[in-house]
Amino acid sequence: MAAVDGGEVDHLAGERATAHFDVDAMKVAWAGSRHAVEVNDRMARLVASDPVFRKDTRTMLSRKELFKDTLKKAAHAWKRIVELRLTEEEANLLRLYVDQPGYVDLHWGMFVPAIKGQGTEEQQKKWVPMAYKFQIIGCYAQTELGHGSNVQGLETTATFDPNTDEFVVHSPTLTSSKWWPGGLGKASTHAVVYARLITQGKDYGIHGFIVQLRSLDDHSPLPGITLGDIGGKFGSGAYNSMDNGVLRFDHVRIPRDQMLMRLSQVTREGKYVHSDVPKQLLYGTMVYVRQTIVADASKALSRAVCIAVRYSAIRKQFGSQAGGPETQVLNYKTQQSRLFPLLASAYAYRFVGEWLKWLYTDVMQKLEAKDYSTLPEAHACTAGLKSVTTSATADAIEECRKLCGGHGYLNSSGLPELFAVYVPACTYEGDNVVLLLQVARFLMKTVSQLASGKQPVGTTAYMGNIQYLMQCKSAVNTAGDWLNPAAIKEVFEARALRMAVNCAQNISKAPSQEEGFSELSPDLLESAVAHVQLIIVTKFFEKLQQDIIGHGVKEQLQNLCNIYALFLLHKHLGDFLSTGCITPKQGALANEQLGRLYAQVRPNAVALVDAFDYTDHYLSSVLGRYDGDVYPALYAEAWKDPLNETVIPDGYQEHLRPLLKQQLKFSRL
Ligand SMILES: CC/C=C\C/C=C\C/C=C\C/C=C\CC/C=C/C(=O)SCCNC(=O)CCNC(=O)[C@H](O)C(C)(C)COP(=O)(O)OP(=O)(O)OC[C@H]1O[C@@H](n2cnc3c(N)ncnc32)[C@H](O)[C@@H]1OP(=O)(O)O
Ligand SMILES: Cc1cc2nc3c(=O)[nH]c(=O)nc-3n(C[C@H](O)[C@H](O)[C@H](O)COP(=O)(O)OP(=O)(O)OC[C@H]3O[C@@H](n4cnc5c(N)ncnc54)[C@H](O)[C@@H]3O)c2cc1C
Repeated sequence: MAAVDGGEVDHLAGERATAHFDVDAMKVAWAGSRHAVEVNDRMARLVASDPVFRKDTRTMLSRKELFKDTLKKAAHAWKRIVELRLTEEEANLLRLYVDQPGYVDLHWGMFVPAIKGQGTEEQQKKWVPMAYKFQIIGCYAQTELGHGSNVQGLETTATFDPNTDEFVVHSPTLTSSKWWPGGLGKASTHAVVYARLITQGKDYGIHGFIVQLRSLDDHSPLPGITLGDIGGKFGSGAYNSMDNGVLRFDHVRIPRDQMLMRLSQVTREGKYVHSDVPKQLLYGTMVYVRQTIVADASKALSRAVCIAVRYSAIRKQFGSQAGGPETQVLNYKTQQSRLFPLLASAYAYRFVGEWLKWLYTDVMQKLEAKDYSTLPEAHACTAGLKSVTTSATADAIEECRKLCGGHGYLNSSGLPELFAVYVPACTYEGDNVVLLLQVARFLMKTVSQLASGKQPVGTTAYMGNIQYLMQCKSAVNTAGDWLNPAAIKEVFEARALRMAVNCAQNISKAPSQEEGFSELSPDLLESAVAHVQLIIVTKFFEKLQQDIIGHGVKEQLQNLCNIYALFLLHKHLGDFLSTGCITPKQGALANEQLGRLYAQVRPNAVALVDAFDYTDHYLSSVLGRYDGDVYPALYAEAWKDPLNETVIPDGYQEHLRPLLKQQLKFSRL
């Protein structure tokens, strides 16, 4: 059943009738299983039907009201989770559909995973049950005023005092103030704090510590701790529901056993002991969250695309001949060429997110068995995919706003808030440029190892085919040839490899590896993007090899996959041409094929966004309503604005009336 929260007439029924595929089966392909469709649907409706979770006036609330509303929603969500005895899967979905960033995201998303990943079994036994029962609320306090990207540059210290068996946590400078952690400002009672571990006079670098921040009796900050919110952020509503915070320590003492000791330990005597594991495992929580951010990208993008597609089918402009109907803006080829690649990207990110989740689980199992060989690839894949999908999604949400014309600029379209809430994903959990440079570093290492005969594996396996890929020429002759997955894969592999090899060759000409890397960094970014795009295209093709059930579903996904790949080829034509992977003629044929694919998507567009199965509550957009009844909703929404509470505005007497009644003493006329 479609996701309508109300409404009698389906203005999009005609659009829905033209679909060439089974929408319910597509919902299963999108969600991953019939069970996933059912549980998503149930949790989304539970939230949509509960008045506490209303959010239609959220952008009009003051910061204080918004924060209090967030606390209320979080507490109510928890109450429902307990009352209904929801499973962890159901609870996570319920929170997702509540759709208001808040301290709970960091509590469940980073604090608990950090303890699980970096705490000993004993520490997990002590802290995780308290966190699971919300007897404590936690956040992830890593970033400081002076350093975010450069984790090794953090300044907070945790100095071991063997006399008392404690660490003394201290903020030695203003720039060492913790700055940004979500949930820290007002809600958290505890934090996982990252600080330089100093023992026996030696600095052992960054380690994690559990620190209590606030009293569990009255919530006041504990002695030696200064806490607050860092202030308002971009946009109305949006991420302002989150209390991103500042934290300073003045020689705060914590017991030794609150150092997270799974990877390394400090003994009672103060001896530092590092287990036989890569020290990068300290960054494990970030790898975990980056992986979830890729899945979130498809969620945010599909949401924006759903709004833009539905509204484009309703909105009409021009084309009226002698009183005849005007043209739906979705019929304009320009609208299609801007919108359908975003629709295809939403599906592409959904499937690559699914794959990344699998990769992450696989790597975790290997780590448990002390096999660390796949760690570098896991880091490169999570960093690269986080970077590429979030940057493209942020741009796409803004493009969807423009695709909705003037009405897209209204808060009631849902798009400004979605953009404002989403765009920091390009920065948090690792600035996207910094992360792409990590991918580039991994690629340069892989290329340098090719010479020694080491066979690359996993997502870099294609590089092993270097002899062929460095000189192959695409055999595409007609536009239709671009529908062959092998033809697409070959040019994406050749482009990625040639760009990486070019960078490696140019770096080798520099006085040092470091200087070369720095000088070439803009090219290295593009090389990393080419590699990541190849991963996304490949994973989409692999998805198509799986058993996909339902009338017409596979055909639609094939079209979307081809659109995604050929759109990238068109957008990055310069890369493909300059590396000699294709000729200008082949580039033009790809574009010709793209146009044909858009025509095939057109009758299916509304049904393809219906398959996301979003409720009107979750979409939170008068333009994206399931029933397409846009104009009455837009009109009604305007009257909810506080400015319309009175006919004569506040300020009229002081500032408008005197102006209008002034006696002109001079005139230019
Ligand atoms: C209306 C809308 C409603 C709802 C929305 C709801 C909610 C919103 C949802 C979610 C919000 C979620 C999250 C927001 C919270 C954000 C939290 C944060 O931001 S936490 C802070 C994150 N900080 C970072 O990411 C910092 C980035 N920096 C780094 O990771 C490192 O400093 C960096 C990797 C850049 C460099 O590290 P460094 O130690 O200096 O290493 P170096 O470059 O020298 O590399 C050494 C060696 O290590 C390898 N390596 C690096 N990192 C990793 C890793 N993670 N895993 C494995 N290996 C790693 C690196 O490749 C290198 O290897 P080689 O020596 O080359 O082999
Ligand atoms: C909404 C939001 C929520 C957050 N939540 C948390 C949280 O819960 N916990 C937490 O600990 N942190 C959190 N953060 C902090 C976040 O992780 C950092 O802001 C992020 O890692 C970027 O670091 P930075 O701010 O130091 O940026 P900077 O590194 O100062 O970036 C500034 C510019 O410098 C460039 N740059 C930096 N280094 C390099 C380089 N080596 N090469 C080339 N260019 C470079 C960047 O690309 C960027 O353009 C949050 C941030 C935001 C915005």
